[in-house]
Amino acid sequence: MAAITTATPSPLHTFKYKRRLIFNRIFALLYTFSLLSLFYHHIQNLLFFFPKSPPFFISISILIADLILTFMWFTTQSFRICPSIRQVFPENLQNFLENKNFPAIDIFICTADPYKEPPIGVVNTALSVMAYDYPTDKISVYVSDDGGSEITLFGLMEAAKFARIWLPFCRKNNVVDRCPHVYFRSNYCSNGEIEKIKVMYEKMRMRIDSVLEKGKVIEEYITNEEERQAFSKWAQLGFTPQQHPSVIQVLLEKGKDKDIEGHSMPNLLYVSREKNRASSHHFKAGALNALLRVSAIMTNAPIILTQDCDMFSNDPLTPQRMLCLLQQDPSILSKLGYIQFPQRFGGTNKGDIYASEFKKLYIIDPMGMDGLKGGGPYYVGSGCFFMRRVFFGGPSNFLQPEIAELSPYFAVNKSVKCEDVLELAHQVAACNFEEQSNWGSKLGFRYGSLSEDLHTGYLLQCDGWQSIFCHPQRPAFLADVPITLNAVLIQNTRWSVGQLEVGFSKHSPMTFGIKKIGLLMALCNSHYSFWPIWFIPITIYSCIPQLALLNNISIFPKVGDPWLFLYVFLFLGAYGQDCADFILENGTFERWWNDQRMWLIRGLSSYMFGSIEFFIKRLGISQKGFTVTSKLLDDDEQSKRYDQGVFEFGDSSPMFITISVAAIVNLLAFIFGFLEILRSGNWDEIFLQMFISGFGVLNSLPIYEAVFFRADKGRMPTKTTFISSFLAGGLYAASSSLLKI
Ligand SMILES: O=c1ccn([C@@H]2O[C@H](COP(=O)(O)OP(=O)(O)O[C@H]3O[C@H](CO)[C@@H](O)[C@H](O)[C@H]3O)[C@@H](O)[C@H]2O)c(=O)[nH]1
Ligand SMILES: [Mn+2]
Repeated sequence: MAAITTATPSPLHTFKYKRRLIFNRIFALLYTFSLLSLFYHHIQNLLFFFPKSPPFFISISILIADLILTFMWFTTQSFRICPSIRQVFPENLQNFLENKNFPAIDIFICTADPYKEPPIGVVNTALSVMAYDYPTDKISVYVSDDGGSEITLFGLMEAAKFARIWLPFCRKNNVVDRCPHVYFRSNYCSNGEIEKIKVMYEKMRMRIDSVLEKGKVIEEYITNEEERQAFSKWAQLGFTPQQHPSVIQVLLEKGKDKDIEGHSMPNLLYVSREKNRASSHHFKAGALNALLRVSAIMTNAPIILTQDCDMFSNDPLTPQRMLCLLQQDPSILSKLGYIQFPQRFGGTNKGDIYASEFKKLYIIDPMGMDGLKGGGPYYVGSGCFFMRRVFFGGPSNFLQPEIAELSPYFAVNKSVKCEDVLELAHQVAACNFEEQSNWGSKLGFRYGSLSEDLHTGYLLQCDGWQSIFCHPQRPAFLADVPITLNAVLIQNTRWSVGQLEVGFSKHSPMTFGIKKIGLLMALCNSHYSFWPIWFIPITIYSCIPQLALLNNISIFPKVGDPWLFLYVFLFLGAYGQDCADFILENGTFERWWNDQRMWLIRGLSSYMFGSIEFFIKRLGISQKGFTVTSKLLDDDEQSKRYDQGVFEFGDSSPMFITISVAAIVNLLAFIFGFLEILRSGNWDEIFLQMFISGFGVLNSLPIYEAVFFRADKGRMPTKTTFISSFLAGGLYAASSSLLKI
């Protein structure tokens, strides 16, 4: 590939640092001095026992909280030191690269459970990527079905048929929404042809949904012998999602299968790797590694796009945007491991009440990492174009896989339907293929963490690979979000376990990482590997100052004391900068407010429960796996409440208890403090505690509403309210007896 710099007259891409970089650095310096003063103040308090010093256990908990907040703040600075922005110009691509020279791409779509991830969603994702503005004979779509379900296979067979009409239609009309579900819900200009295609789509959807409802493929939907044979595998004795042989089905073959206009179709393959109860399957990472091998045997494209089944393509030009970024100086290209597009979400309500957008995680922080020299964003599991070579050792340290056919340098020249190709593909999808091998440790996606994305991206960087973040204005990929608080918290608990598994692994970014990828990149990765420990300061600050207040103990500097300014500056500084970062990235104040609220809520639930789960797992007591997030949106009442921005507490969850306890304690403290001020007129000593409790109360408004004022099904379960009140009372009793000692 030609070396092209960004200085050419019609560039393919540009890169620049954001202007706020200077402000960020000055502010970081100022904040560092303030933090040092804070710890000076802490030490004074602890060592010199001023007559008015708070009780020891309070001082020590606040010190611990502040130390952890400082650690997290410190890691955050690595994202803020070089924030950058890239632009790509696919309209200039033709000047540099002809269509016929575009590299082939293998697209991996993962699904794991037809009942949590409806097959019609998988079908839409597959169709949206098959319809990319890219030479069809260079695209191969592999769907990995960890649910081992004939329903998913049936869905894809239907997709293969519908694609013959859908692909030429999109091409001819230059359709932008190439996900049919999205297109038919949009304001398209209707005409006879479109209506006909819409009817076909609807009929397909109904067939797939009816198969899902019945739980199996019925005779009348099977149209030929090949299909019958494929489904006969499910009739084999003992075929279950957890125990079955590998199933690989070629649904479309490029060059052979044509659309209704006679153009070649892309390859479309269904792959369900072998499963048995005796071997561990490593969840999504295992599925991706099986696909890596199967695709190596069948097409071996140099570029791989990984996709979750609920993340459909929202921009047909995405692969061309990726190609723009591939036209780099050879010295950069030789180390370029992957190009990550952000995960973005279409289904959030106006205020994004559950902060599902994760603007920092998916957009702001990757932009910060993209600016770091020799670094680049982490991998987020979906919407990422990898160079196949990265899965086989570092840039200057090629690791040969066990058979030559798996090597990224092996040229495939046989048809995907060729018998020996299919036979070998089945072999490499078998459970025992990975036994005693480097798969998951040195080859492929890495095992050992439920957040295989963070883990793999980080370890690839440790191997010497760099990455690029591409954040076009039109989202490249879009997904729906979970619409109940419980689903959100369960998802975040799983992430927390996975993140700590990276943080406390032998390859921890704080030890191994610092040596391999440098301080700044290691800090970025540490931030997310130790993410769940936010729970410690959040829990301390949402209980201790309040319990002290309830016991008439003042723990912070009083109004008039210069130390108070320090606290005010630290609070406003951190919150203000977070808010500014959020709003400058096309956020609104309302969304930011909800984002910080969810951070507190997650701190008291997912992060706390995830951390506990991680330690239990470490002790070997439990072996909880990957709970797939439900993508069902068909509870109308829940959807309606979500659209109105109302919290959903309907299903009872132990995580609601901790959140409610904190809400109750804050409310009691605030009311008590208020009455105390009325009674004694003395407010300057408890000002900061009143402020913190008031802030807690403000953040807990949806919880009080769910406890006291709602009658709908999404209200707080009475049992949860009861237990939480009891625990809040217990906490108060414990604190007052402790403080009397
Ligand atoms: O045993 C499994 C479990 C999951 N999956 C797939 O993994 C993907 C992600 O699962 P999901 O339940 O949607 O989890 P999320 O929390 O929404 O996913 C985020 O977090 C995951 C790591 O925890 C990343 O893999 C994802 O890319 C990222 O979007 C889905 O396509 C699943 O089908 C498998 O293929 N096999
Ligand atoms: Mn998901």
